[in-house]
Amino acid sequence: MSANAATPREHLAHQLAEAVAEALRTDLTRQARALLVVSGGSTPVPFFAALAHQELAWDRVDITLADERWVAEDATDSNARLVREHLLVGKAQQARFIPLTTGHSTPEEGVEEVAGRLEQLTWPASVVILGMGGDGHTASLFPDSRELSLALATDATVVAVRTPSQPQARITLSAERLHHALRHVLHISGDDKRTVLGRAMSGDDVRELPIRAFLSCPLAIYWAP
Ligand SMILES: O=C1O[C@H](COP(=O)(O)O)[C@@H](O)[C@H](O)[C@H]1O
Repeated sequence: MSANAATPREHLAHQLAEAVAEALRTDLTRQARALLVVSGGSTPVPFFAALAHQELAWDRVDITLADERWVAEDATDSNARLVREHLLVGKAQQARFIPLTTGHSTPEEGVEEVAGRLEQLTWPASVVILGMGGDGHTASLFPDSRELSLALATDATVVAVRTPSQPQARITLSAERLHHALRHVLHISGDDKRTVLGRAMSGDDVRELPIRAFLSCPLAIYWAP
């Protein structure tokens, strides 16, 4: 591989960016606005960078998150900050971003306001892009979240979650709301996550590996080593 050649993860990120951009373009031919739901964490960074430079009517695109830590928007672990720094740049800076946090001190106090914001958007979303952790969580549907059963079953748009394995309180789109999309993508990398996904595919206990709630969406899997 030459010094300038893309890594497999960068190559995958470009393929995903092209597919998502094409999906948005298609939906924008028949509707005034289109909604893109993205995940946070480290995996999406090269995808955001590639998507930000795609040619499309970004001024008619709304972008929100699958989940968020209840932290200030400028905190280093804020998913909103990640989106602002890596996706809302280049051509994509014309998109409208809808964050999942408010000025309230807890997500329980903020859920109603966030739900109100999200209800204004164009559902079904054009694309929901999920990530996955090594524990099989997706969005903030963690195996040890106290509110996991609620988040899997409720028809509410968002749920405040407290998770013993995680340092911060979080807010997550509910499983039902995450299902409300025309296309679903799982974007992951590394052998460890491939192994977790294999386990998820060979069982059915959603509480053990919450990603199982989305395996039959259908789900397009974008994986690189
Ligand atoms: O906590 C989170 O983790 C997952 C996976 O993140 P990654 O760093 O392993 O890519 C992510 O999908 C989710 O949005 C985020 O809040």
